Amino acid sequence: MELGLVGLGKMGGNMRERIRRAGHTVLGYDRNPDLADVHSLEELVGKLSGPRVIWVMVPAGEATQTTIDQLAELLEPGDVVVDGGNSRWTDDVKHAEELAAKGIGFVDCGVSGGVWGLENGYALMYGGDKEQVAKVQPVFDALKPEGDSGSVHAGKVGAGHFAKMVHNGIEYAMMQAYAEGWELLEKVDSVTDVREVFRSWQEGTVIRSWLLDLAVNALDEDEHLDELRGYAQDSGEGRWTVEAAIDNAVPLPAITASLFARFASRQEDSPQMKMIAALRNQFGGHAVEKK
Ligand SMILES: NC(=O)c1ccc[n+]([C@@H]2O[C@H](COP(=O)([O-])OP(=O)(O)OC[C@H]3O[C@@H](n4cnc5c(N)ncnc54)[C@H](O)[C@@H]3O)[C@@H](O)[C@H]2O)c1
Ligand SMILES: O=C(O)[C@H](O)[C@@H](O)[C@H](O)[C@H](O)COP(=O)(O)O
Repeated sequence: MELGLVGLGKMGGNMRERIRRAGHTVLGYDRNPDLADVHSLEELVGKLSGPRVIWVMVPAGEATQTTIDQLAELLEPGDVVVDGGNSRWTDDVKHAEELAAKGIGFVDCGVSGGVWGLENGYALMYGGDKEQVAKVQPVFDALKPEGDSGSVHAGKVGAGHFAKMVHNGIEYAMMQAYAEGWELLEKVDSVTDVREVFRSWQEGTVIRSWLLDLAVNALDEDEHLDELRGYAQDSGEGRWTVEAAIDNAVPLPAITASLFARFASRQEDSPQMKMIAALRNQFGGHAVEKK
């Protein structure tokens, strides 16, 4: 089949390659002309025969919104748009309604696998009507990992990104747990080779996982992570998971703590710990450290 792919960065570029390897035709557009097969969205839409399938793989938020707005003007009834970026699931309903007003279908798809997806395949969680999903199925089949699992029609529009959001919340908490265990092992004198402890855990243990494998890769590159600053960004999924937990009154202590740990990582000094130090000093005369 033919696919139009918008956004050819770390994800879209490799996805184009994987879909082509499966024998499909992919035309890619990116605002960076060095990456693109065509020079504009208009050209992309014009070169595809209908019913068209257009996969959007650009940053969530404004870039995705602008692209969907433009596609709503360019596409025809019967075409379908897939949003494969890490969009907030609440945006999906809005995008589906905007496109449905023009007779254009919409499928939201959470994609996992990062830069390893070209070789390993991409895990896919999608939401939307069966009729729209069916139009995209050959692309899902090309992208997904080999084997029976790794892709799911999670439910109606928004369900794909909701599932991906929860996946990323779990990702935050798992990474935090490995990171805390690593710091404690590094702290004590009795453990002399932390990297080898991590490596040994890759086989036979209850906590073996791909994230653990990646931790071992990172320690092989930089045994004590001396080259890195302890600073971690977040791109939204963790926050949305915590917001959804609040909306549904579901307790998520581990995921919430792992999100807040990232916020703490961005502070040179802790304003709240200054207050705690000041209060301990006020009520108990406990010593404080001054700048
Ligand atoms: N990197 C990952 O591990 C990963 C995994 C799953 C999902 N995602 C999601 O996939 C999407 C893409 O991520 P990425 O890592 O490839 O980002 P990236 O920054 O590497 O690539 C984004 C590409 O989109 C292009 N672009 C931006 N705005 C555009 C526009 N209006 N029109 C056309 N092209 C535009 C940029 O030029 C760039 O090439 C994001 O929504 C991201 O959250 C990323
Ligand atoms: O499953 C995946 O492939 C990752 O989760 C992927 O989606 C990406 O690396 C996150 O966007 C990072 O998210 P943070 O920037 O919030 O850590």
